[in-house]
Amino acid sequence: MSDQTVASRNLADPVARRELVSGFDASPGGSKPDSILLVDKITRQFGGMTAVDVEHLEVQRGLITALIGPNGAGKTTFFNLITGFDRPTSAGKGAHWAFDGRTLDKTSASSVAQAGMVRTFQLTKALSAMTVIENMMLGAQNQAGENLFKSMFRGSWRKQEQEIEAKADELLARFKLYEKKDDYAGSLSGGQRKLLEMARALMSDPKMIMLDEPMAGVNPALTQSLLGHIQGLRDEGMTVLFVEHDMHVVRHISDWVAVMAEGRLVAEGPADTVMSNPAVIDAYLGAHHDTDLGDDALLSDEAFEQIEGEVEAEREAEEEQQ
Ligand SMILES: Nc1ncnc2c1ncn2[C@@H]1O[C@H](COP(=O)(O)OP(=O)(O)OP(=O)(O)O)[C@@H](O)[C@H]1O
Repeated sequence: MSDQTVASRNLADPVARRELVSGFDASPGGSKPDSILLVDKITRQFGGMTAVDVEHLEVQRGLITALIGPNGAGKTTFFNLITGFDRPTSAGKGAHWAFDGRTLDKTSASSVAQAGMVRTFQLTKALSAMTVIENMMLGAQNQAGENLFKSMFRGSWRKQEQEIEAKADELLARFKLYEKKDDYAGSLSGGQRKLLEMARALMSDPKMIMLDEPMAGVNPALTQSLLGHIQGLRDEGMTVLFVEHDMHVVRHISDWVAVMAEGRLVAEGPADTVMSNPAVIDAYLGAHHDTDLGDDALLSDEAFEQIEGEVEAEREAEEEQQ
């Protein structure tokens, strides 16, 4: 499949997306027809412990890719490494990664953002003490960068600030936060915070948005709206890479899923295929037994029989006591 063919597909169409991913190489680290992110040989050790050891990973442009894995698998560390917030132990020893054709090996976090790869951040104490609009204006810093500095000298600072604020207003309206513009970010609900984190990241016009647990702490009423926003970004042509623990969410919105366990990439594929992959089930069950992989079909007949047996035994024990 040529890049041209990939580029001409309308990825807002689910049928076109399914057709596209059906042609992907589903082995861990498999190549993609139009990779926006390419990662090679990234390792990160903390003391003697290897937190990340990713040999190769490609992320397809224009799709929603989920990065999943049990607790401690290295997902957040991996996000930190590729966005320049941490440095690989393998830096200078084979580590290489590139975004949209631009090598990022020695790039600072702000340059990574300027290249178009932007991650969301949870609201820190300091950001919570700022208003919603102030948070948005901060999000624009990456975009303006040097230009903002230059414009201050050219005297066009005020005009640029007005443009940025107009953009912030537009995004706040889109995310239904406009009424909250002058409220402290700390006063927002869990779901509204997630919306603000996303809106702030969009201030810098990213090509790829990276979301770390976008659904954590979101009440059911806002879940649907958040999912809709994430899908909407993809439908407009943005690439989305997200880390999420809720497997129902992963199944619902991901076009492609990459799985990490013990620092390594262990599986890739469409959600349904990946979550029935024995290596993935083993990785989760090995880490914690109570994980809901989002599919009741994974419960085997034996498992059902065992549960039924336990319930029956409990009932009998209760009856005996009476
Ligand atoms: N700064 C650090 N110092 C020492 N060890 C660390 C540090 N950061 C992460 N680790 C360790 O690296 C491993 C990977 O952690 P990481 O947070 O990346 O995993 P994760 O997949 O994001 O987990 P979770 O899903 O629980 O957030 C863990 O064993 C963690 O304890």
